[in-house]
Amino acid sequence: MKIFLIGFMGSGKSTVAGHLSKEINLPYIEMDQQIEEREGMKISAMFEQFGEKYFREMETKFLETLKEDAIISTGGGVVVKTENISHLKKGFVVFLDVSWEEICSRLENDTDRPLWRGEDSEKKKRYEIRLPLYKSAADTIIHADTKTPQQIAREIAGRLKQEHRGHTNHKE
Ligand SMILES: Nc1ncnc2c1ncn2[C@@H]1O[C@H](COP(=O)(O)OP(=O)(O)O)[C@@H](O)[C@H]1O
Ligand SMILES: O=C(O)C1=C[C@@H](OP(=O)(O)O)[C@@H](O)[C@H](O)C1
Ligand SMILES: [Mg+2]
Repeated sequence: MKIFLIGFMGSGKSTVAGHLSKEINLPYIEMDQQIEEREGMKISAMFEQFGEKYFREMETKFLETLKEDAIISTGGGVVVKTENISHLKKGFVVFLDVSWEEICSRLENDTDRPLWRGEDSEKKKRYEIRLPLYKSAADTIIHADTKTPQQIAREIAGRLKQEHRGHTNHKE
């Protein structure tokens, strides 16, 4: 089974993935890290040298070649390319829905993320454009503003159990 964690930068995908891995005893994969290892460079360098379009192609390549059953902590822009959605839908897609205010508070001092630079208005516009994309791709939505990573992991585990019961009941 593949479980994809989606959501905006700072929504907690990378953090929650490790907790969820322990909760349901399934390995987790950090998509950004896999791309950095395969390309032999940091994401910020990729953006600088080759631009966002190249990075988006690397995201699609990762999804196309992903074989393992795992929890996948995706990058916040994975929903930007429509063709990626069909790959996500092969798994169970969990949207970590975090408010703009909470994202800003968490990323206040962030300098790593290339797309977290520039004007606040531009960042907020990107957030607003992507919100419906996350919602339509999601099999389940976790309202994650005021919960700890552990609480979120437990909530996702509960949703997965419900989902599994649903399928099992359906077969019966
Ligand atoms: N549930 C949470 N509550 C508060 N802070 C969180 C939570 N989850 C993650 N964070 C913090 O938010 C920042 C971004 O988390 P990260 O897991 O890198 O998000 P993403 O992978 O979605 O960009 C980190 O500083 C992390 O410690
Ligand atoms: O939102 C985005 O477009 C991006 C989010 C980042 O991952 P996180 O969401 O884990 O920060 C990373 O993939 C890259 O900087 C682009
Ligand atoms: Mg991350």
